[in-house]
Amino acid sequence: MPDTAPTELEAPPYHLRPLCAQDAPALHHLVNDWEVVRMLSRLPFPYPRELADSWIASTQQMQQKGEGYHFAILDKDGTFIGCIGLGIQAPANSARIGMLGYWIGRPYWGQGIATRAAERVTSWALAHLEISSIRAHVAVDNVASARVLEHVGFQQIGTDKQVFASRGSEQPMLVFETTRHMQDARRASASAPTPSAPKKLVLVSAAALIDTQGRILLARRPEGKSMAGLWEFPGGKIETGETPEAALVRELHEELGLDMSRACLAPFTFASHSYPTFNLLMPLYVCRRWQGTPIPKEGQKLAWVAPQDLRKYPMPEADLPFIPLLQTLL
Ligand SMILES: Nc1nc2c([nH]c(=O)n2[C@H]2C[C@H](O)[C@@H](COP(=O)(O)OP(=O)(O)OP(=O)(O)O)O2)c(=O)[nH]1
Ligand SMILES: [Mg+2]
Repeated sequence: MPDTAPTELEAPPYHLRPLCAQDAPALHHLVNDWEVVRMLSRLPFPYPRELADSWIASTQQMQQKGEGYHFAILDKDGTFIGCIGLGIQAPANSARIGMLGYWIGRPYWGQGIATRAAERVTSWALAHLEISSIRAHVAVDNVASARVLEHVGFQQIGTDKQVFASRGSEQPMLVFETTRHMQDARRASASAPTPSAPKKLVLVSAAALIDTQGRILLARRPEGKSMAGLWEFPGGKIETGETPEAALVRELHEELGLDMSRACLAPFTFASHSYPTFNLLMPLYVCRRWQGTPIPKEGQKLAWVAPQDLRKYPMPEADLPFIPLLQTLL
């Protein structure tokens, strides 16, 4: 389900793209620097030139398998200035998480490049990789890197120890984490800094569209929206003066290009959930008849999901009680 196609990301004025074999000389030149390597747990010093080739090849394999996503950071002239990447950890019985790592060549320090790149990769990864959180381990003496993570909305959640190949000894580490809720709250406070305002009640109408095989349509919230990357029931906010049914007919047209009559919407249940920044009240309608084929009009990914597979799709917390009810219905 996660996207495995090679991705290029803009983080103006920087450009991130998958590492390629031609990056090896520039990568080696910048990383074979004690001040850089001493902060990276797995890299030896001196850093052999061949290791650059094998590392780049391994990042390409990780990407093909959906196990890791590593990018070259380039400036606006295409000059190689560092690396950033995420490895995916998928423990058997718990949620997938991304492990973030990055380094910037010493000539480019102090310009906010790591912050810009980490912000971009964090937003992209939460929206596309079906991970519940992103973590990063930072050596206790790597103050600059800890500051980058704090700027990007990470919080320290614990400590750890790791053997550093470069230093030949075990080093104390700080463990940082960010989640969708933390990123959404950070964005909300940047646009409207009123932390003590009472939570608003947000009214949303949503639909479980059911096809002839009894599968349900889910849409993955696109990057840029709150809760990006989670699978939801199509729908949206009820505007002033609208009925929930009219709002849903409008939203299903805007988001999926579908035409349907209000008469095809059967009230099924509702969600009432308190999120960190708002309270949600959301009627869920069931709908089996519409005109047209759903088209993702807002860059969202769509999936027709059998009821028994609903739990494989990470959903907003408010939606979780719907799953057993839909499984019983279908
Ligand atoms: N559509 C939908 N929204 C959900 C679900 N579960 C859930 O918590 N929500 C939350 C996410 C959002 O905070 C809110 C719906 O907002 P939305 O982003 O879909 O609203 P909208 O379509 O009107 O989009 P926008 O114009 O505000 O960007 O409800 C769900 O299953 N479907
Ligand atoms: Mg919507």
